Amino acid sequence: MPGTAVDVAIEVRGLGKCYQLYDKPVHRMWQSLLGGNRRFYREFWALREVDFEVHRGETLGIVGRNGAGKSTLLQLIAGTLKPTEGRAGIHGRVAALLELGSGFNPDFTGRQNVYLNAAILGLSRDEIDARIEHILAYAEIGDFVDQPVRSYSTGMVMRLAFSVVTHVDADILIIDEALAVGDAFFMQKCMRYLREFRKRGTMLFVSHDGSAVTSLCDRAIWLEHGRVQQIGTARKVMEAYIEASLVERQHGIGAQGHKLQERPQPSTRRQVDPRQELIDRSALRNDMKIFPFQPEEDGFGECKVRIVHVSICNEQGRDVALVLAGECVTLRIELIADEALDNAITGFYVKNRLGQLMFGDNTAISHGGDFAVSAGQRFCANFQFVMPRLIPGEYFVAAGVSEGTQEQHVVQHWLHEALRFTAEGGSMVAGLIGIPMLDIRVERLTDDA
Ligand SMILES: Nc1ncnc2c1ncn2[C@@H]1O[C@H](COP(=O)(O)OP(=O)(O)OP(=O)(O)O)[C@@H](O)[C@H]1O
Repeated sequence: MPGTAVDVAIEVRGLGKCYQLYDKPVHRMWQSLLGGNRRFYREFWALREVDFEVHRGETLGIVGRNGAGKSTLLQLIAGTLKPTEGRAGIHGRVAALLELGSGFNPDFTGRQNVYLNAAILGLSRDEIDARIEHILAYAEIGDFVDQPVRSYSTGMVMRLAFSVVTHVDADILIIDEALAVGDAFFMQKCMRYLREFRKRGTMLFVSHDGSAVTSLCDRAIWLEHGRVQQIGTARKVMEAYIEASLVERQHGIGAQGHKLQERPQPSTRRQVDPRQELIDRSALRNDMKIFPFQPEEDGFGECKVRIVHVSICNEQGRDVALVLAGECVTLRIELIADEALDNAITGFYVKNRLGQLMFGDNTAISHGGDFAVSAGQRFCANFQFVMPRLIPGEYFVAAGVSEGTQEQHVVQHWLHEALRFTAEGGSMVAGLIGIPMLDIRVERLTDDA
């Protein structure tokens, strides 16, 4: 029964945070000396009259533009900030990833900080002893574990903080997505963890990114100037939020300058969108920079067959480093069989920086469950498609090979991040991918009035 103490993980009632703003430093001194009934400051409510609850097992997203009060809300709930009015109650073991490195002492080493933070988050000394090596390994900071944290890059601090959060058996996670900057590979790892966590725990997730909220969250809150503008299902709230943002942005499209790169060989391009020429000569051109195949992990699977190379090729079959949206390309996955297989199915999908799947395919249908390979054989799978338009940002291609059928198979080799590419420019304002149009026309159905 929602609303009972048992089912409620986070309860926020009439929550507000007010800051006193002084126009000049001296006003602060006057306030403390002469204060009394006189005010030398202006009040600024960063958050006011916020009411909601999060049920156990629910993931709630918080969206809103810069300065809307999202971080303030998280800090009040996590208890790192004191409210001016109202209260925020938490029922469960909470772990928060807020301001970068906020829980770290810069003079302590990574290892010492793990002990400090894990203890604050409720682990006993014995529990930390048992987990410390896992925590440090998960953070992937190598020999830096015994260096003071002040010598870490922001990416390393973030890795260590995230690693602690994932190892403290929290049942409520509070995550500020804006912190997940830096290493895109680690970001993928974080998102995989968060997707797993939401199956068993409660999560509060702040994001600027609407698609992240729709894909990760059950419900969402939209904050505007410190107040709740809307609360409801993630889809409904995001629709309203995006609509409002679009109205605001409609005059800005194409206004910003965009540095054009040299286009690839014209012959490698098959035009499908009638606007392509126009788009390519404008700020709306959407370039994808493809990085070489250098997976950071060995991947997983039985490994009777292994992926040895993944690339994006032009129509001449050559690996390319730059692709334009609308161009016809081939994603090529090369493999080697260490043992014979009755049927190998090779596939891929493209995912964004949050790990959301954009599109993908496999060879199951095209090869009718009949692609046997012998030991020692090399083979490749080619997927030819028209590159869609993509929102600027970082993308990954996951590649995999399985033995069996579409329904029942054993993964032989899977690389979560086989290939990395970035998208720049473009005209996308909403949605995850833009499909190049084959034809666009408007027609008058009646004569002039
Ligand atoms: N210590 C402070 N003193 C005065 N104003 C503050 C203080 N901390 C935050 N604010 C103000 O409170 C408002 C809400 O800030 P908050 O950081 O919560 O917004 P946000 O939605 O998280 O923004 P962003 O998306 O940019 O991180 C902002 O206008 C900010 O300038």
